[in-house]
Amino acid sequence: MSTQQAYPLRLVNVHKAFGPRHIIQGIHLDIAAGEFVAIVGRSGCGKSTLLRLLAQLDEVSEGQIVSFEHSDVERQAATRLMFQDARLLPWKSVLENVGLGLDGDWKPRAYKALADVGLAERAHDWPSSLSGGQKQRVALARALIHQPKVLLLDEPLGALDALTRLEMQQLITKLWQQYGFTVVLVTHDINEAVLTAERVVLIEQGHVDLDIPIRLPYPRTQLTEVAHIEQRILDRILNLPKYEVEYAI
Ligand SMILES: Nc1ncnc2c1ncn2[C@@H]1O[C@H](COP(=O)(O)OP(=O)(O)OP(=O)(O)O)[C@@H](O)[C@H]1O
Repeated sequence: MSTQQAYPLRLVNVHKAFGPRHIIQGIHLDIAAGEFVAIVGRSGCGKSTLLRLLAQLDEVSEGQIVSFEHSDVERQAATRLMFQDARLLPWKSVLENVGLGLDGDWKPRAYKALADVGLAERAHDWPSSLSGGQKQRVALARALIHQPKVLLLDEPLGALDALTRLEMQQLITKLWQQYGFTVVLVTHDINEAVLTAERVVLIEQGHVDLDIPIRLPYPRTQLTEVAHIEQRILDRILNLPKYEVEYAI
């Protein structure tokens, strides 16, 4: 699998309404080629909606999403999505799930994708024999085999236990560094956002409320810096800027 050239995405005054409900209300966001961006925010703030717009599964109500080097069709082909649920076909082997929909000599590529996620030895097993974390690795391999330029992750680790989650976070950042694709990760977990992303974007009331670069080396662990950034984002979500708390005392 060769390193793919990533490409940038630009959201220009993007709005999304469902009937009278205006969920996304004028988002401006530039995502650079090869960047790892995490989107966080309260439940229901529109994170998944934003990801669906990026994936072209839904249309913007106003504004536009521009990708500089590709048509909509090419952009769709270069983009892969991963969800909380691995969505594997139970009647197909792990290898067949990875190569789903591919023609020709796909098997060597499927083995390579499985090796990339550390599951080569499970190629001929059934999905039902895998743990939740292993199923998510297969879902990741199923995305990687297409050599995506953009990987959109909608809370993919939400159902995993803490240790498996940490391992998956490290695997995703390792593969991102290795292949250079762009990652947009939607997560409830601010710690996960700060541990993985180069930039954390907080959505509040349909807008970008905070957009902060995380300039920490990888692999990241529970460093004091991580805790500080996490606290800053949480304070913002809870509308508790430090000075207000201090004045209140
Ligand atoms: N197809 C739809 N039709 C109507 N309303 C929708 C539709 N999709 C999403 N919504 C609404 O838009 C709002 C934002 O939903 P979305 O799933 O994007 O939020 P989220 O931030 O990802 O939430 P969570 O963190 O709980 O997953 C919610 O109130 C939801 O009910």
